[in-house]
Amino acid sequence: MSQKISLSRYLVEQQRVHGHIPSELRLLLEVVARACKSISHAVNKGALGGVLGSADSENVQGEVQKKLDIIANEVLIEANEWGGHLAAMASEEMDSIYAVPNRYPQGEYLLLFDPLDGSSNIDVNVSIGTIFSVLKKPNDDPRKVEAVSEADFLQAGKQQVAAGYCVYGPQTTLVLTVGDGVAMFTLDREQGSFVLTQENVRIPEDTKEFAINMSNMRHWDAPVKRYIDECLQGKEGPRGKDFNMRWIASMVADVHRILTRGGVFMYPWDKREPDKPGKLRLMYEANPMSWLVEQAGGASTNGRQRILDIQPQKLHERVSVILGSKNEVERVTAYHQA
Ligand SMILES: O=P(O)(O)OC[C@H]1O[C@](O)(COP(=O)(O)O)[C@@H](O)[C@@H]1O
Ligand SMILES: [Mg+2]
Ligand SMILES: [Mg+2]
Repeated sequence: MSQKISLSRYLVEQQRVHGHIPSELRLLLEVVARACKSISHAVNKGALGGVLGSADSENVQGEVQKKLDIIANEVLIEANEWGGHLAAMASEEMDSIYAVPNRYPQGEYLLLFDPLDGSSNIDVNVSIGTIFSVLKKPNDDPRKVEAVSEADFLQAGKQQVAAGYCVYGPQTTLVLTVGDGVAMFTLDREQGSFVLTQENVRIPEDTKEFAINMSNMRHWDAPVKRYIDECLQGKEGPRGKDFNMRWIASMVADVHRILTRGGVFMYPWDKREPDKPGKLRLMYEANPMSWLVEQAGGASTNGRQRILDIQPQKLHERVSVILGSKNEVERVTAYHQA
């Protein structure tokens, strides 16, 4: 790429040249990107900035919060509450929705986020990230300021109008879709801006790499056991090829690898908590990642159906996730139907 294209310019082109997004959504995404930049600075300071360690509190899902979970959540809320185009926000770290203060006309978008993904990696200096998803507030009538409710958020992932993540690793990279493929932007710290570094991201349809937390093997269901067992048999088994394994324990980093070189990522239902459909969150993790993966030519299911078709019943709903290279995801999904 000879000429540097900033995220702002890319978004302006998506709005004016391609007509893919309205100006309100463009501005909203710029605010989210600014918030990610400031989270990236906090992550980089680490122990020097006093951001490591636990916060002595629990979130709505009963998970112990890290200081950075809370800081990242506050940064996103503060940046967006006066952004002008949001009606409300929902976060993995908040019990219920956060309606932005009433104004006229009311904002038409809903923003959902996992402010800090991969919390167990914060203190050990391994890649972490922020995942976000944007929905339109249903039945919006700009002349009417009406209360936003949790029910407004309960839309299937296929209704998303933008989705992305920012991974804080050796580089800080923001990955975005507005329904026109996937683009990656790397933070240029000297310029202070995100610069387009890859467009039309494509996930290879086949792969020899899987990502799953193997320590849970004894708790898995038969189709997942069968798939992994066949991978582990390598060249001598039914797949006729050797597989490699990676598990970073930050979904953002695992998905980033898959968008970069292919692979299949799984966090399936398991017997430890049989009443929970899975560990990952549908609205803050699975939906945005599934849309990105599909936009890059991959696939994403819960083993039985396309994740983007799931009608959520509650804000903090969990889901089983199988995503990445198309042919592998279709194989695992077929094993669930066999
Ligand atoms: O520690 P485990 O069970 O392998 O789980 C790892 C998974 O949990 C998560 O960290 C959950 O995200 P949070 O850190 O936002 O709670 C995923 O990013 C990751 O894929
Ligand atoms: Mg997460
Ligand atoms: Mg989180």
